[in-house]
Amino acid sequence: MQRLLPLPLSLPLFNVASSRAIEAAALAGLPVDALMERAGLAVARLALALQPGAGTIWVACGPGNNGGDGRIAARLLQAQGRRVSIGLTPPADCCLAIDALLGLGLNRTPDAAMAAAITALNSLTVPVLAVDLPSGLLADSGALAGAEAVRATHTLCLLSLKPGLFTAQGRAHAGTIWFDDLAIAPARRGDAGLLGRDCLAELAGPDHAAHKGSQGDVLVIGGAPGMRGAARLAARAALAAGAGRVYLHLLGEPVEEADPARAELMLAVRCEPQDLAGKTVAIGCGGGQQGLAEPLAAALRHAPRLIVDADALNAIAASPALQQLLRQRAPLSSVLTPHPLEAARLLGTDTARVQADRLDAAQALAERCAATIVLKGSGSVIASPGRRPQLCSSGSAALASAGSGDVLAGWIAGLWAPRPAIEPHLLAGAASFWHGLAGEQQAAGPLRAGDLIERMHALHAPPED
Ligand SMILES: NC(=O)C1=CN([C@@H]2O[C@H](COP(=O)(O)OP(=O)(O)OC[C@H]3O[C@@H](n4cnc5c(N)ncnc54)[C@H](OP(=O)(O)O)[C@@H]3O)[C@@H](O)[C@H]2O)[C@@H](O)CC1
Ligand SMILES: [K+]
Repeated sequence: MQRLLPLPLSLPLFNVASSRAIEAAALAGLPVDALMERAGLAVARLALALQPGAGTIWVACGPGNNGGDGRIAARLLQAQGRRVSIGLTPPADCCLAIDALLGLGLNRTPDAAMAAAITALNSLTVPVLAVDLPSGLLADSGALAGAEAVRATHTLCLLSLKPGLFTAQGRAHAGTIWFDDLAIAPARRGDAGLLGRDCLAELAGPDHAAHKGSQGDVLVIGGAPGMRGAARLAARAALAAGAGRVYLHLLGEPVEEADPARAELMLAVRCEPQDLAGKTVAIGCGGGQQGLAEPLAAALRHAPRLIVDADALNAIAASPALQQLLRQRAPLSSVLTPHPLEAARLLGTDTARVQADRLDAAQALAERCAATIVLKGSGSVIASPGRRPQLCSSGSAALASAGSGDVLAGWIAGLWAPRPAIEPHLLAGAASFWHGLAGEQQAAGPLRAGDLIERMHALHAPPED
C-alpha cells in the first residue's frame, strides 16, 4: 500500500471495463474470494493506522463487492479487538467511518437509502475512509452520479487506479489517496496515464554552449486595451521558462514598451507572416474580441509551433474558416489550452457535458482540431490525436486565480521554443505538471499569477525526491 501523491513516477489508469478485466484475469489463478480478502485486509490496516484510538468504527456497507470489502475489513477489525458497527447509520460513538457503499459498480443516481447514508457520512466530524472510490463518484469520469458523493478524508483505491479519482470532482472528494494493487500486476496497457514527476525528464536543460539564439524565439499575441496584463503574464512566463527571446505583439492602440516591468521583453510592432516564421507563437491571452481574427489566421497559417488560448479559442469556436485553418496546420504543431467553457464552445456543447466526461471531451477535441489539448481544471487532461490521454496529478486550488491560465500558455511556449522537436503531447504534460507543482507550494489562499511565475522559475532545478 502506498500513499499516492505527490507522484514520483507516472502510472497507468484503468477504466471500469479494464479494471474488471484485470480482476477476472487475476481471479483465474486464485481462489474466488482471494482479491476481496486482500482488499478487506488493506482497508482494515489503513483504518487502524488512521484511527488506532477508542470508539466504534462505522462500516457503511452497500449491496455489492464494495460492501463485501467493507464486511471483511469489519471482521478483521473486530478480530483486532475494535468495536465495529455495520449498517447504514452511524453509531453514537463513531470514531472512524469506512465508506463501503458503492465502488466500481455505481451505475445510476444513488437510491434513497444510499443517498441518506452518503449524507450521514458527510455529516460526520470524524475521518472517513472510502473503499476504492468515494461512494457516488463515477470511476471513469470523476463526475457525480447524483447530487452528492462522499467527501472522504482518505480513499484507498484497490487493484487498479481509476481515472475518476484524479479529475473533475475526484480530488475534491477523495481526500488523501492511497493505493494497494493487491499484489496483482496488470497485464494490459492503461486507458489513460497519470502524470508523475518523471514527466519533467522530457525537458533537458540547455547545454553550456547555449545562447539566446539557440533557445528559440517566442511571440505572444494578445493583450487588448484593458487586458494587457494577460499577454504580459504569458510573455513573462515564456521568458522564465527559458525561451531565448520573447516578443510581445499587443493588440489595439500602439504602446511604446512591451512591458515596463520586464525590460527583457521586446515589442513586436508587426505581425506579418515573416514575423511569425521560426517562432513559437502563443496567441489569445487577453485578446479581446476585436483585432484578433487577422493575426490569428496568420498564426494558424505560418507559426511552426502555436499555443492557442482564451479569446483565440473563442474566435476559432465562432469561425468555421479558422477551424479549417487549425485542422489544416498538421504537420505544424498546435497546443490548445481551453478551460471547460472554452472546450464546450469548441465542441458545440455545454460545460456540464464537458465536465461529465473530461477525458472523452478532451480526446474528442484533440481529434476534431488535430491538436494537443490541455483541458484545464482540477485534474487537467492532456490529449492528442491517436495518443492515450494523460491526467496531471499535480495542482491545487491555489491555481484558481486570475492569470494562471495565461502563465500556463506562456510557459508552454517558453519550454517549446528551445525544444522545437519535442512531441507536443509530452511537452504539454510536462508544462502542466510543472505549473501544478508550483501551485502545490502555496500553503493557503490563491497564488497570484505573477508569484506563480516566480515559483515556476524556482523549480528549474527541481530537487530530487
Ligand atoms: N474489480 C476490481 O477491481 C475489484 C473489486 N473489488 C471491490 O469490488 C467493488 C466493485 O464491486 P461491484 O462490481 O459489486 O460493484 P459495487 O460498487 O459494490 O456496487 C454494485 C451494487 O450496487 C448497486 N448499485 C449501483 N449503483 C447504485 C445506486 N446508484 N444506488 C444504489 N445501488 C446501486 C448495484 O445494484 P444493481 O445495479 O445490480 O441493481 C449492485 O448491487 C470495487 O469497487 C472494489 O471495492 C475488490 O474487492 C477487488 C478488486
Ligand atoms: K466506496
